Amino acid sequence: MSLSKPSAQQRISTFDEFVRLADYSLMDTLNADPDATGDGNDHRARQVFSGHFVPVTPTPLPDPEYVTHSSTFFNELGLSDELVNDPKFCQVFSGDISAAHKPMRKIGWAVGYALSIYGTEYTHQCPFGTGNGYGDGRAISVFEGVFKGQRWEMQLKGGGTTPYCRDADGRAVLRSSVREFLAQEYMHALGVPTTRSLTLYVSKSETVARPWYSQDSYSTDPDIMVDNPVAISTRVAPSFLRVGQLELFARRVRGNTHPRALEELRMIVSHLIDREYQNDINQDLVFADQVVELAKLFRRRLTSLVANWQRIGYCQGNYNSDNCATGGFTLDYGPFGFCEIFDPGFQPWTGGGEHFSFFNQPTAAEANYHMFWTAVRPLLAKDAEALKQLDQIRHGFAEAMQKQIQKMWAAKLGLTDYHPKIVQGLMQLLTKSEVDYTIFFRELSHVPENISALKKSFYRKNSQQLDEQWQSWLKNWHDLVIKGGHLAEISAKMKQINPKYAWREWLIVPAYQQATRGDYTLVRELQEVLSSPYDEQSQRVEDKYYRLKPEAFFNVGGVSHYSCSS
Ligand SMILES: Nc1ncnc2c1ncn2[C@@H]1O[C@H](COP(=O)(O)OP(=O)(O)OP(=O)(O)O)[C@@H](O)[C@H]1O
Ligand SMILES: [Mg+2]
Repeated sequence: MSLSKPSAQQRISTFDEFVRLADYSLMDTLNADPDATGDGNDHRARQVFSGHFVPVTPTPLPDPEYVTHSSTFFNELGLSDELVNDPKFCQVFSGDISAAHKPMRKIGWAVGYALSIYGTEYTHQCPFGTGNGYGDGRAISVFEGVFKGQRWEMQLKGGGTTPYCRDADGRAVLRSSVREFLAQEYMHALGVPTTRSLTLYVSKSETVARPWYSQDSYSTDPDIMVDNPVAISTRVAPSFLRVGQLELFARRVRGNTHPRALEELRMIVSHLIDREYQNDINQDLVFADQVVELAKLFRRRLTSLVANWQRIGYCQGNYNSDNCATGGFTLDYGPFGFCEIFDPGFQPWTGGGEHFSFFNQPTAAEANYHMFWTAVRPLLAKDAEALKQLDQIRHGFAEAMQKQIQKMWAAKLGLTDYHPKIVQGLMQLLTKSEVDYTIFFRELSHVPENISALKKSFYRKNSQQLDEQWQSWLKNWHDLVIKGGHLAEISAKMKQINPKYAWREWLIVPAYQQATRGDYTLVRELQEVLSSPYDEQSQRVEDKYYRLKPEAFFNVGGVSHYSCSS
């Protein structure tokens, strides 16, 4: 019997059809850790000295239960929703890949990476103090394949321990998995590049304890240990290559730790170009020139990404180099949050500090870009001209970032050009008043002439003086907008840039709490609402979701801030 690949029109509805799309570029072109057991049963924390990946199998969830999948993303991949009814599909994506069959493999992989925080290299996070134990501790890729001409990697998060687990349990709890699952698809719906969500399963019998907050606690740090069911969410991306990963190989070159170090660095960078920049970089160019192109394109993607984050109120929270995807998309929804009351210093993660706060993300991104630049430099050591170009690209980061931010502000305000006075004036007023970031810009998208139209976005009544300042700013802005063309068109455009529906943590909390009790209604409702954030949606949805944060949730642990994200 010949196993032909399903045609473009056909939707894949069985696991047997699904596996036929398997195509393993990473495992087939990069180096496996020579010390790995090879059978995938390599689950204990240990040092990894060389190679690009460790073959490892996930640890299945006991008594798995289906929570949800992303219908939107299934559709993009050409998968039918029926696929989730196939027991073998459920088995694999809840962590038991023994059901895999050719051409899919019964083995997955985890990768090592290095860590830099805000441009400073760290090794002490690794239990061995060497950096050789740091990498995917609970993320295991299990599939790589080509769907409708596009290559995707599928990775289980919370799929059990790997050699990089640093003696932790390799698990993710349902709470963080629901958040990551919903956030990825919300980000995509907002038009912001991101890892995607495929499926979410929970165990009906295994729980792990994590530090968390008691009900209505105002504590900064968690004040109790809470048992939460373990879950596996599968996230999907063209690759999961991180800046920290390039750094790991570059550090090995610098330390001359083994004879293949420079070659392994070259291989991983070449693999990155292939996985993330194939359509943009001509791979017939000499390698040094490809690296220069890569630096240019990554800078463009990264600066645009961070401008988008500011546009929609997102704070990554922990923008280390190991959470910075070299494909230029959002990765690792752990300590993230979305700003409700506008605050440039917004940072929901208590461990994150000011340097990773909302408006400091351009600088944090530059620090990550700096580490990327440092990591690829050794590859150009013999090509002075290419090196010079690479250095110029690095030095142009701040200017490129600023341009993207200005472009974003102009678009957010419905203007054709950036007007520094308008934006600065607005920033001052937003900071002086207490304004809901999403509601404000959505109401502004109606292009009102009077400040009263914006009142529903204010948390407090303004003084008369402040109202007058607002009115004067609004008039100046309005005068500029009308110069730009047809108001109805400008308003429609602004509504495609300023979402109506925000991620409001106090509306997410009940969903994961309910899910913990086995009821997934709210999770699915949120999936629905957050999949069309720019649409008006029904009155019922508007009444429930287009609202200021209630007073009762201010400063509450687990809602307004959190210190544990796993
Ligand atoms: N429960 C756990 N067991 C094993 N390793 C863990 C666990 N929690 C976190 N880690 C590892 O600790 C490191 C830092 O954690 P962080 O919260 O940034 O990552 P994460 O959310 O697990 O991963 P990712 O960046 O893959 O989304 C990561 O390398 C991660 O794999
Ligand atoms: Mg991480």
